[in-house]
Amino acid sequence: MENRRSTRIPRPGAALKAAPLAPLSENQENTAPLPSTLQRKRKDISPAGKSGPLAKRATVTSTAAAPSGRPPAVPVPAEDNIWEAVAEETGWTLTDCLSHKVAFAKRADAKSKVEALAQHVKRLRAAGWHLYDARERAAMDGEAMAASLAREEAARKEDREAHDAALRQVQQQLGSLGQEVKAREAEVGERQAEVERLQSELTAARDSLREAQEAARTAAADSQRFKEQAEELASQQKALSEMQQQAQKYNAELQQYNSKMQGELQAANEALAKAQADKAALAEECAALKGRVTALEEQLAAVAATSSTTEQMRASALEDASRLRGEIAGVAAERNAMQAENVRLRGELEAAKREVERFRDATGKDVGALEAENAARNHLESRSKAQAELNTNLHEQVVLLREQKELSEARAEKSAAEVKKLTAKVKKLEKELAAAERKVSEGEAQRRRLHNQIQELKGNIRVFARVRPAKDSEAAEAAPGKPVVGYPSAGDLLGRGLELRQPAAGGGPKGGSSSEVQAHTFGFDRVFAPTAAQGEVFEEISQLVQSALDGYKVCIFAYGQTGSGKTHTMMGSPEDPGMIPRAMDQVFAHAKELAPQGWKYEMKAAMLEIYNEELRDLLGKGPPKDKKHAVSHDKESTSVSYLEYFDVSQPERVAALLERAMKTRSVGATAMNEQSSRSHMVFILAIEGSNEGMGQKVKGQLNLIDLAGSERLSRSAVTGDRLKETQAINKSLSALGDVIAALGNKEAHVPYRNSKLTFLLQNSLGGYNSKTLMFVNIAPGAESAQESLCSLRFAAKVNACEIGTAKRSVTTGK
Ligand SMILES: Nc1ncnc2c1ncn2[C@@H]1O[C@H](COP(=O)(O)OP(=O)(O)OP(=O)(O)O)[C@@H](O)[C@H]1O
Repeated sequence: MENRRSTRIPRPGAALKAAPLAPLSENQENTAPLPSTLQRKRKDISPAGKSGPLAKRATVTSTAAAPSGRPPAVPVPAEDNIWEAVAEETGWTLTDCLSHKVAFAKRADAKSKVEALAQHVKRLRAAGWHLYDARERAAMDGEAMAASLAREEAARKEDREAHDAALRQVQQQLGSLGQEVKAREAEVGERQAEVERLQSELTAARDSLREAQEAARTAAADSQRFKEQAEELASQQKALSEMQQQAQKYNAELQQYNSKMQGELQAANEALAKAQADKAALAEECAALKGRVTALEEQLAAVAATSSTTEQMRASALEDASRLRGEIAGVAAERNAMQAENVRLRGELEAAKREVERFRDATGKDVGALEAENAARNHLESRSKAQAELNTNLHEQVVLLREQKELSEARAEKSAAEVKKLTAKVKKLEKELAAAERKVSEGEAQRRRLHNQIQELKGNIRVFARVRPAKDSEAAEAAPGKPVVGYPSAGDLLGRGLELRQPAAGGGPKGGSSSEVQAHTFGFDRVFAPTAAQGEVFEEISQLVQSALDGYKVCIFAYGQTGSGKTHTMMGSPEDPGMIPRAMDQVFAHAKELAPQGWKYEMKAAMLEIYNEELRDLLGKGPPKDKKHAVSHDKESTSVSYLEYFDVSQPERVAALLERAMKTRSVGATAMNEQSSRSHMVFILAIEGSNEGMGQKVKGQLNLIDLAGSERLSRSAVTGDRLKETQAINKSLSALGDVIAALGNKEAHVPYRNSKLTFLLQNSLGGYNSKTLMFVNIAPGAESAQESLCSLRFAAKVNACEIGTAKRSVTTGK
């Protein structure tokens, strides 16, 4: 029977429809109702049933023949032999009657003794008849029951055959679905490899784009710097050119003035030289004439001194004298002429001097001034020379600057060409980047589609089993050499199968030496042995976690008896974090990966616990006095009044929040666990993503739940408040089972309101965009085998449920 139910029950879930989920408390397990038909039968054959058909028949038909094979007919008792009358009269039970000893009074006479004895004999006969009648009824009922059981067995056989046929068909379907899933997974793998390749290409392209942009930026900065230098040089050059022009103009003016002055000076010098030469010639002539006059006067004096000596000589001297006089007159005339000439020359000299004076007046300068002019001219010339030198220097500088400018322009041109080239390269890379990003987006969209197809094929509710390592105090063997938990590897149970071995009644390691065990095999979506690390477990749920970013409501909860490892699985420890911290890390990492594609995410987290059917905020202040948290739903979302949400856009905040929540959560010690969680803890991460480029908005939610441990009241032996606590836990877990069963059976009414837990998770469990995963945690000890069996049966039923096809919550358009 277990073997048949344990293999994965087909999605159409015919079996499930027939049987609502069994509640998990021992009470319910121990008081399993009989089939209604049997209950009815039991009522009919009640020995005390006064109105039973046989009783009636017995009073009416006094001589009914016994059916063949029965004891011979017995006389029908008289009316007063009827036991009911006796019982009514005496108030005795049959045993009272049979064990009654007749006692007589000391002085009783024989008659009264006989009457008393007769009375008792009558009562004994009535009892005898009653017993006979009961035996008859029991025989008939036994036959009827046997026939009914045979009918039921036949019907059950038919059911079983039909079910086996359906199972075979479903197994075939499962086989082909499995292949399809494998093919899809392979396709997803390829796509992911493609996406990874594209992403690495994208990264490389981005790197080279960054480098190119860096180079372009440097080149542009250089170019800008050169341009600025060139502009500065150009303005310097312009100023210098202007200065040079002014200097040249001034120089030309000076040169003009200089040459004019030189011309005038030369003319004056020439006139002066001529006048001085004339003056010198006149002075020489004058001196020569004076010498001749002196020589003649000396000759005259010599002649006059010698008069006595010869008249002839005197005559001749007179003749000579007259001739000399003539000559002197001639010389005097000549001298006069020369004097006149001299006067004239003097006049001319005076005129020349006057001319010079006039010239001086005209020029306003005398010779000294001319010399000063000359000196000034020389100074000007030297300045002009210096200016010319400066000009030359400036010219050289200008040439240098021109060269520099040309160099800068050439470099700027080169840089501009490089910038142009780089811009073209950047544009090309941007195009490639855009194409790569488009491809990545397409790849991402396809990944989402395929991922969700796979999820749909796998069903929106999935079950993973996880067995924790055995503790020293636990007996991990059901019988010598037979561990309590085994992992079948045959067929498709590899990695998915779990066999629970229970010691047979009276046997087992603590119950005696028997090696008899009872084995129950189950199949789930995945089974994790004690050696499985947290990371390995998370890998299996990571895709589901990712769905929350794609706009789904994802609900992951851990179910199992107290101490089976739920908190370890969901929360873990700082050294070995569980699913909640890992899910947060993945959500943040994936949000970061999607950022280059234009996705922006806002994330808010809240944590609450449900303790004794009351909600409590584990992070916030809680409601004001006299108020309580209340859960309400609209079409898509659930809200809890007074529940505080915290912004967790910074991943570092999450660890602190989780730590705070764990400190606030209600815990206590149970017989099975020192630190037992006495409440259901719900971690809610609300995610809102938007992509302006694509005009899309998504709204997802991640609910991660560490349920309180189920526990058998008899085993935990609790009383008082702890009993109330345990009853509340069991009641809400049972309500969770009912909700999942109703969803699986597609019932019109789903009893969400039966517990706070199911009411809170209404949208996440049965919403149109929800995906659910359940961990069933198992303790491997032989002492826990019975609870483990209950948990596994519950999980197998959950696994058989099919809850719609989830749709993600996306809005498009701006
Ligand atoms: N996979 C595992 N590897 C190592 N230790 C584990 C594992 N699972 C559980 N444990 C240890 O077992 C003990 C009980 O586990 P845990 O508290 O998680 O159980 P629980 O199901 O949450 O119990 P409760 O319902 O009472 O809160 C803890 O000490 C935990 O560290």
